[in-house]
Amino acid sequence: MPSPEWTAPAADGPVDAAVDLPGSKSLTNRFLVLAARGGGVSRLRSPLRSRDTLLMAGALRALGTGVEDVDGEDWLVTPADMVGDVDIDCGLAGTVMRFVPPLAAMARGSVRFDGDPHARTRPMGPALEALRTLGVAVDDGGRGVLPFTVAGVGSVRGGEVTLDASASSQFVSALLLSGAHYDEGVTIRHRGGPVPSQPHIDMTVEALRDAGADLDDSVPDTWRVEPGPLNPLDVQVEPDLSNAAPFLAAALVTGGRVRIPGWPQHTTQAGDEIRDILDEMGAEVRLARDGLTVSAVDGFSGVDLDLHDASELTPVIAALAALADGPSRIRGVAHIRGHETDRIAALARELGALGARVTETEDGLHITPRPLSPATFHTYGDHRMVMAGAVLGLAVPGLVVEDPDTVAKTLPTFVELWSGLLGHDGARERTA
Ligand SMILES: O=C(O)C1=C[C@@H](OP(=O)(O)O)[C@@H](O)[C@H](O)C1
Ligand SMILES: C=C(OP(=O)(O)O)C(=O)O
Repeated sequence: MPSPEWTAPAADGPVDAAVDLPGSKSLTNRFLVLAARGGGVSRLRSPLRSRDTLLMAGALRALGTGVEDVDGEDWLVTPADMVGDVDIDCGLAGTVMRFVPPLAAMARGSVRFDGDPHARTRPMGPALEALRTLGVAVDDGGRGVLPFTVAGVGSVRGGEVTLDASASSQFVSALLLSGAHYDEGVTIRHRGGPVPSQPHIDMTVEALRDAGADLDDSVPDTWRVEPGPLNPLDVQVEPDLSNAAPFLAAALVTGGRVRIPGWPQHTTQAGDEIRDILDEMGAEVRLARDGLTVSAVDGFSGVDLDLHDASELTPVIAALAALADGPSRIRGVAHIRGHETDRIAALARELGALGARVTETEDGLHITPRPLSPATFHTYGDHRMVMAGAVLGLAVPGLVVEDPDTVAKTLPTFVELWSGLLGHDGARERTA
């Protein structure tokens, strides 16, 4: 059921706020998967609790892993032998539909995967074919998408596999996260167009090495994980830097200043690229011990950006581009047509409906700002479209964001945080 519409609040002056953001989806879901097969009980400190991470925790629990709330904030994860004859709901989470099958392949019995209607269109084929090559029986009815069944026999042979990961870096991350538990480990070779979202693969590699894995990524497009046990984790989850993007964008749109406490000095999160992007648009960007502060200087310019590595940022950057002082070009993100929705088409349609001049290219968007008028901003079950709509609403009074609760995929408290940023009461602005 779609949630009520939300009239996104327009800014009545420059914002000046600090926003405490919950943990990273990508880190939380990697830590959960690693902890499920670690050599003892793991503690995840301040993990993200959102639809995608609760679905991941639910998937692990279904497979027999203990995931327990402790001290109101943390998760204790207790590994156990994986059980089969279970159903896994992937929702619309790429991390669940890609990371869990290689893990579930070690269960004893069938593990059935399905998800939201749109999840059944997200690319899975190369990931399922790779599992077959590594010795796992997978029944997808020949479709290469959800729903499918993995027939676990308690262990996986592993070995060498060549796959095309140009549709999603998650195909590589998924095999790496479970590969150390396969009899022969795993060697993955990518053949095809460039793999997107390299920072997300770096995140997988770093998380695995921190857990004690012996991993070689020294040859381009090739990764090798040796078989061996992984250590239990005790990890603090960083704030989600991609979810910081709309809040930082608000500083530019309103001519104000926004600080995100806890911004890591070192991170593998792709969202860290927002610092360079906003700097290029003309913002003052300062990373210090008290966090990241972005301040508007004097308007903000359009940009020519290749977002292949940080494609999660596209919807918010496209929204900013529609409000910038000049035209922008976003390139290198053909694969986001396979994200929560076809993001290139959705952004072209919705920005165009507000009055921006937008050309959709095969791998991105050309956006020329023009005066915008309020309309309903459709969100297609995509959390980042809600965030983009909120950024636009700052400058377009009366803009209505459809189905704002879809933002719960990664940030259930978005509307409240947004209202806090503007000094408003979130509940007041909802319409039934
Ligand atoms: O591994 C991950 O946590 C992710 C990898 C990226 O996927 P793609 O490579 O499919 O873009 C990213 O866009 C997604 O939001 C999260
Ligand atoms: C592409 C995204 O998510 P997923 O992990 O479902 O691929 C995203 O969060 O922007």
